Amino acid sequence: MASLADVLLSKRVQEMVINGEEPESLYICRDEKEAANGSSPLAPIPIIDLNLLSSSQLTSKAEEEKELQKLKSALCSWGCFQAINHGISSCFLDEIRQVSREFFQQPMEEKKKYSKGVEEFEGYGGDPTPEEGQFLDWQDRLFLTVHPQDLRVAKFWPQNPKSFREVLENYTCKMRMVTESVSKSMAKSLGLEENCILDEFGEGAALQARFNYYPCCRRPEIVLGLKPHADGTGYTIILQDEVEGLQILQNQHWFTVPTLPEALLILMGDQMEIMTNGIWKSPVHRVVSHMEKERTSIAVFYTPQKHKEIGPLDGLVNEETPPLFNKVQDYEITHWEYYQRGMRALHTARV
Ligand SMILES: O=C(O)CCC(=O)C(=O)O
Ligand SMILES: [Fe+2]
Repeated sequence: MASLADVLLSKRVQEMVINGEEPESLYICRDEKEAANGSSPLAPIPIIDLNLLSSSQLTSKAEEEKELQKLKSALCSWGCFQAINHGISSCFLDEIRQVSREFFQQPMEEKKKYSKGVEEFEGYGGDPTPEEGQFLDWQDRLFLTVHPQDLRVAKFWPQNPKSFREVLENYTCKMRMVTESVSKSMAKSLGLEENCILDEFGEGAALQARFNYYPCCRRPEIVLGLKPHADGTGYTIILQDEVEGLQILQNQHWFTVPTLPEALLILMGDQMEIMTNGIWKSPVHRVVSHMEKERTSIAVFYTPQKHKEIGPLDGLVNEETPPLFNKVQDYEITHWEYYQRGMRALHTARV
């Protein structure tokens, strides 16, 4: 049997679909019974109006306080929320969705100009090879570091579609604004000084964009677009298209995340669970495939500055609530080592 790396190198999932192939065994990760085991109801994930939380707006204190409470409780129960009025126009969200879709619609030889090595993150392809015994995801993706600028690898930034680079550059600026306002609001909702989360991430906090393309699949019930995982980030900002597929695990049940065209889903990663001393959980999520519908999403990973030590925030630990986590550094590396074995890494940070 071919190795995982050989399969990843030989062709993209999109090519298998174009060739009308059935998923090969290394992609088969569940049996039909699991898929048939009831539908996944829509998750009632709270919608937070960031406009009500922005200091430049003439919102009454009472209104702001109410929205902050809603934000806090969304993160306590779901580990994520849908952000609206985030300052990015619907028209621009459609534009980045469109260039992303156009990138994947191009002929394979065009996309392969940006191919990554099997063990690398950056570039076009599948995830780096997992350990033997793990399964492959029914998806192709393009992964690019977008901030800080000196960490960008220009050769992986597509030249086609023509507007791709400019749109991504613009989206990066918007993501920096969103992380600033969301981090401040999250701190305030916990009764902390508004800059404390931003300071914990550090001036050189990184943003990485992952353009996910989930082709349709003849046998959607036996594959997954993305296997169950929690993110190793601080937090992740997800832009979905109109096709459902992302699911969140709660009380051992999968719930489907609704698609809202104007919203950004802000989802906690393990490092926010550490910073909040476990008050907010980093939710386990996965993506299912469809027989006839393809799906795209853009996930932007927001991660503390390289080599910066992070840990439970000062304002959240005291004698009554002692730290549950140790300080960690470059946690995403440990997270990745476990991810490749199909495991979570959070326990490695526990006291
Ligand atoms: O496609 C999605 O909606 C989620 C993607 C995701 O979870 C990830 O890229 O880590
Ligand atoms: Fe994720």
